[in-house]
Amino acid sequence: MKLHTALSIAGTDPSGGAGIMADLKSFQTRHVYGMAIVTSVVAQNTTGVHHVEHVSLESIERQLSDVYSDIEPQAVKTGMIALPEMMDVIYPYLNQSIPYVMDPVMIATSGDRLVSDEAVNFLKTKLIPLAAVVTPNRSEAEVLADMPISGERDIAIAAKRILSDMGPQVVVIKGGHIGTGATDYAFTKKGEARSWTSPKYDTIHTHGTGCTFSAVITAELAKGHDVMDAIGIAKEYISLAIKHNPGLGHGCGPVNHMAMKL
Ligand SMILES: Nc1ncnc2c1ncn2[C@@H]1O[C@H](COP(=O)(O)OP(=O)(O)O)[C@@H](O)[C@H]1O
Ligand SMILES: Cc1ncc(COP(=O)(O)OP(=O)(O)O)c(N)n1
Repeated sequence: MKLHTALSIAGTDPSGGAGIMADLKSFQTRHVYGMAIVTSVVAQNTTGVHHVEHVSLESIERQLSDVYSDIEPQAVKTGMIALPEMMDVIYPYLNQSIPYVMDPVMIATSGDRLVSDEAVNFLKTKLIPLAAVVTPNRSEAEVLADMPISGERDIAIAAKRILSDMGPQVVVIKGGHIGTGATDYAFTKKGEARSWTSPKYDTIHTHGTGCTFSAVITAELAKGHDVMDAIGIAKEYISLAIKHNPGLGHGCGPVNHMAMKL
């Protein structure tokens, strides 16, 4: 049986809700063969981030080389890349022939900062320009576009700034923290705009929603889906995953990666 392949380059979450663990679960439940390169080992759970240890640059390079020399991914996503030196190592492996989904992870829902200021500059100037899709949430879009965002008008202005200043093919501004609904907005370099709305669930169990959403987009791109179709599938997946969350942990719990049938 032939399987499509996808790679996540990100940090860990031993409690299984976010980071690489969420990415691999999302790839698996979309029937895509998942691979993973660890950038930082993060001690975190549903109550927050408690310790971070970065993997050495040599180890990141060796992991990348072992994957790319053996099983080439059909799509790749990056999540937490804490330091610009790590980005330097990863950058040569990203190229526009393999669809690249950049989740510009900066701060966890718990409020804990996950990447340095210098890394944010690197991702703006080097990584985002290579991306097929970049998926900021509200606060990430505010940092990237350098403006406050409070409604649909701001979202469109911020997205256009990100497209013109940083040059990704598509930007999706996720609406989990904007307004009273759960609407995500995509804008393309070619000038198309589209949005997806789901019910907004009244729950604190949204740990790892951003990782999961971008991982599903990556899985669908690995299968050869068009970007807009991939975003639509990711939206349905995350909506069901939140709705059927398992209520685990003592804080903001994880979503249910098995909620959507293939
Ligand atoms: N309470 C909610 N109900 C339904 N969908 C949600 C809810 N919170 C977030 N989402 C969806 O989850 C995805 C991740 O969004 P968001 O929470 O904004 O990102 P992040 O996890 O990066 O902060 C988006 O598709 C968003 O619309
Ligand atoms: C290792 C790691 N990467 C990313 C995040 C942030 O995940 P996200 O999907 O944005 O969900 P929240 O944690 O913000 O709920 C993370 N926590 N850990």
